Amino acid sequence: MANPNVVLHVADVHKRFGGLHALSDIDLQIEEGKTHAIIGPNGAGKSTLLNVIIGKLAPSSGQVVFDGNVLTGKKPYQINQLGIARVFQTPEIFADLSVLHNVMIPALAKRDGMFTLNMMRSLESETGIRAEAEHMLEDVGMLNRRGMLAGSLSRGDKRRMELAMCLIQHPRLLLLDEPTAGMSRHDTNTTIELLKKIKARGMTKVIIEHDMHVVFSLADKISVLAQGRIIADGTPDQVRGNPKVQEAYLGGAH
Ligand SMILES: Nc1ncnc2c1ncn2[C@@H]1O[C@H](COP(=O)(O)OP(=O)(O)OP(=O)(O)O)[C@@H](O)[C@H]1O
Repeated sequence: MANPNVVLHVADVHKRFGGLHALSDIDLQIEEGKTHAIIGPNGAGKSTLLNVIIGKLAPSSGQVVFDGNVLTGKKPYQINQLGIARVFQTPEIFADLSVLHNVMIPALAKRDGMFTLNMMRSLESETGIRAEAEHMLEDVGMLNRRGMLAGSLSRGDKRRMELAMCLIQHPRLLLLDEPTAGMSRHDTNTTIELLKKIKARGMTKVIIEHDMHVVFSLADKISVLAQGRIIADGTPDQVRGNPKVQEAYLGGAH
């Protein structure tokens, strides 16, 4: 019987690039309110899987269902409108706009259905969204940087700003692609605390991450990909103790 707590179901997904099977037989169920990590060695298929979920890549077969809606065949912005937001490995920001305006834009785009140039003109008059953006910046510890140009921020701050850009959309599902990539240990720990805070509010998250400290600090469930297949999934303890995983990925280090 279908699990009523499942909010995202990747059902029997395959993805081929020519002769390469980047994803095979992927069946993944993400439960509401949980943080689900996807780990695996380089080239395992993690980014491909994320791109299939967000509609950047079409699966060769299978489908993705979110909250009763079949996502497969929909455009990335339509999937975003259904309540899925994502934080990229390399933040996608407006470098020449202030931090505050960067955070306001996704809220305007969500409200108005798409991004338009008129939005740029109306940024100053949108006092409600401005107040909300300031609240989100406070949440991620960046209110004092609201007037800075986004392009001048450090890498860690760009990623925090991007998180605020996602949170202001109030997504039901947040996808994080290596949220701590390139961060110092201090910034990584700050980000872990921030993600724990978001989790406490019940937001469902899928996180792709290489840093095992991050994964084991945050995940309720872990799926391990290797050569395009899920070779193990379970709680962090189950995965940690799985000899197949140690062989394929962790190298016995944990
Ligand atoms: N657009 C593409 N065209 C052809 N092959 C691709 C394409 N995108 C990914 N691949 C291949 O698919 C496989 C899975 O790649 P993917 O980037 O999903 O792995 P990954 O687990 O995210 O790796 P990493 O941890 O290094 O980012 C790799 O062999 C990769 O070379």
